[in-house]
Amino acid sequence: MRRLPPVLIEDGCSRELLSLIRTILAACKEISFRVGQGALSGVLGSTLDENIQGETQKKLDVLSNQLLKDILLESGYVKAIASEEEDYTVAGNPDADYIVAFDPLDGSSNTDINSLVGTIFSIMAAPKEADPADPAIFMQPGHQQVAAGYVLYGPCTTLALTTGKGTRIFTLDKTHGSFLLTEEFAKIPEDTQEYAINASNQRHWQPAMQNYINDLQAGSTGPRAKDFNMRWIAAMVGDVHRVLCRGGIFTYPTDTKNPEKPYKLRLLYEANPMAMLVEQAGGIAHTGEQRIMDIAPDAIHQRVAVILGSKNEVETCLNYHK
Ligand SMILES: O=P(O)(O)OC[C@H]1O[C@](O)(COP(=O)(O)O)[C@@H](O)[C@@H]1O
Ligand SMILES: [Mg+2]
Ligand SMILES: [Mg+2]
Repeated sequence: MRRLPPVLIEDGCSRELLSLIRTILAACKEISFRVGQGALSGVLGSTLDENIQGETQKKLDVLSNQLLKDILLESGYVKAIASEEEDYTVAGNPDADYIVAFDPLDGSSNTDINSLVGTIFSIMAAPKEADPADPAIFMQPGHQQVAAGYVLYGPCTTLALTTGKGTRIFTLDKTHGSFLLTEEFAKIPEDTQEYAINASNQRHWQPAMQNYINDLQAGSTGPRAKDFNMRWIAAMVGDVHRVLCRGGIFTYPTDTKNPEKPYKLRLLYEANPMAMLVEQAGGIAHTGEQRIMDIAPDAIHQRVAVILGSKNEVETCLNYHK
């Protein structure tokens, strides 16, 4: 099985970008180990702190964030970082060519129940003369990402990664700590009979999403004339991995549950990197109004609606929104 570096070089990845990606993965290997130790490593449970988004931080959120932040800033490969667990961006090496936005631990509500969690990252070019402390350097649309990926900490540790030449899947060989290529190119089937949404929010959705989901649930007795199955892992990294592996539609739509927060998922370090991975695997990633990677960000922790997955099924869902 082929190791990550030669595969990325083959995909035209520069030595520097490869070094940056390997730096991120070094931290993810440590997170994988800590997650795997569970209660034995004292990392379960919550802290008493909240992040800027008003979410109580899990100990693993804080630990994963610290591991990634330290290794990236010490590496000298980043001009600045943005993280779900950092209220503001953090300046790095002013001469570096890249900036990284990351969700150090996705699926935090799963940490204490031994369920799927992951790390999501988005790499963009750093504007040359810009001040590393200026958060505006992160206000780039997703189609400007130079690389995106996630590491899923499950029964095995898997990496989905793209540098714009297709989406590759690697598995961590824990015997010697290397990521080995296990899926040459992920290809999302265009059609599916599997959907993922948090159905407990149904009464808060817009009518278009209500109608779309009602017709899925009506199955072969309804206008879709086929049965659909539902899955919800409550970790975007897990639900998107399933979509990359066997297709499906994953959505966290806008809702009226909390008028101040009509969206759940964050653009810079959840929606954009997942959108690049999905599009590079032949799928679609949309908000219901526009392609996710065309959005011009205006805030570090900005949230958006997400509808992504199998091309024909997402298009059908979007037709309900027209
Ligand atoms: O609690 P809900 O409504 O099921 O939301 C689950 C969603 O929230 C998230 O856990 C948010 O991400 P974080 O865990 O990184 O905050 C997503 O991974 C997941 O898709
Ligand atoms: Mg997340
Ligand atoms: Mg998180």
